[in-house]
Amino acid sequence: MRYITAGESHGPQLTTILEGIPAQLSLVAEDINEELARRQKGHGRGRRMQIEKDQVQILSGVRHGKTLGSPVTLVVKNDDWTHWTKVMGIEPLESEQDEEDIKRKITRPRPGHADLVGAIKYGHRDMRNVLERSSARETTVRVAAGAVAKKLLSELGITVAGHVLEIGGVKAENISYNSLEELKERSENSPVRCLDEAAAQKMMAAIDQAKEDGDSIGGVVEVIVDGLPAGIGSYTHYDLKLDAKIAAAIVSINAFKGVEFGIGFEAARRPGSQVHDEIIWNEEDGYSRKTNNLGGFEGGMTTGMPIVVRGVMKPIPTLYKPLQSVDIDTKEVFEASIERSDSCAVPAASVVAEAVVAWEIAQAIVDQFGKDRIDQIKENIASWNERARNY
Ligand SMILES: Cc1cc2nc3c(=O)[nH]c(=O)nc-3n(C[C@H](O)[C@H](O)[C@H](O)COP(=O)(O)O)c2cc1C
Ligand SMILES: C=C(O[C@@H]1CC(C(=O)O)=C[C@@H](OP(=O)(O)O)[C@H]1O)C(=O)O
Repeated sequence: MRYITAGESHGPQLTTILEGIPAQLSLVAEDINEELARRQKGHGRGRRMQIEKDQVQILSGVRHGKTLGSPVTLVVKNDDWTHWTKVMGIEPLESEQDEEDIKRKITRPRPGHADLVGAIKYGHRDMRNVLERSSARETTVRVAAGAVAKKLLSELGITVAGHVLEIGGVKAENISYNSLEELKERSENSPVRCLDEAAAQKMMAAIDQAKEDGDSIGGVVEVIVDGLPAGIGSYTHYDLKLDAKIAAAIVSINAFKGVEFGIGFEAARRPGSQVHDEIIWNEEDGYSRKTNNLGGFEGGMTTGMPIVVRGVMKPIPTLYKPLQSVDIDTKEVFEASIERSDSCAVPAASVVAEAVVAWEIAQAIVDQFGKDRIDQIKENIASWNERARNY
């Protein structure tokens, strides 16, 4: 399975083409729209999210609600496009009047965004040519792709769920849950996707304060995947290690700067006896572990325990509060470039994190258990699990 995305933030639409989705998977637009709506929510989002009502169009690869095995094309229109038809026009500008009509060039890079380095790299004098594609608007179609992966995984009894652990230094303390279904419901009902209601209130206050101060804040999200067979991925080559692929996918999300599995960086401070997960076996369940400190991975392969992966998101770069930068035309120092912006997008990013993790796992499963049909994958996993249980 692979996918490509295309589209600018204020262009007409975002597109993704998914190749290698097995045939016979039930798929309707609503499966994807639910995930798109989840990504749009969350305290701290800016005005753009009031303009957009993300809805997918499935344009190929599905017939009468089932995948065909052929490439699946998904499109999400940008409702904001109607305000940008001139600025984002495809045709060359014809006259100076046209140039007058479109907005001023962007020559003042925002520290922390892709503006300056992207302009130097691609030779753009108008940094709109960078920000249009570096914008996290692109995560819309990554969530659409992830929704298809999640649908595939749910057919195989695999659940993916995410939530927010920390925003602006406020940490969730009480995050115990009995099942992933409960986790999903509780995070869905929280305006910041946090299981600890008291912490959620403090997180919202921190977001409001950051907004009032013209500042922004980041945080930490967690994704859990349950129902996995042991042995997905491989230790035999660096680019077959599934934990490495998931780490890359998390850090590929705009503004994500770090990743950890299980107890993560805490492992540096504990002796091995308090890190490695002791192995147990019984007739009914086969092999299992007493703990899950390593977050579901050994040797780049799933252990059969839930995958627990966290990612850290830095604060949003666009600030109303002045930060020093340099105008690339005049080389004059200036302070602050004011654009409409989110003040915190950590809750939305947790939905993106679920999507990218779901994609990597679905891809690894298809690689290992069969690429053609969903029923074949199911059969192969059932016999694999049986063999692993008695191994
Ligand atoms: C869901 C989401 C929403 C975001 N919204 C904004 C925003 O409104 N303004 C902004 O400057 N950056 C926003 N970002 C972050 C930038 O896209 C990101 O910092 C930029 O692409 C530079 O990439 P890097 O931070 O990974 O180096 C958002 C990120 C995510 C995941
Ligand atoms: C559009 C989305 O996020 C955008 C991500 C983003 C950025 O710089 O990453 C900047 C903002 O765009 P705009 O300047 O149009 O307000 C966000 O709204 C979205 O998440 O769908």
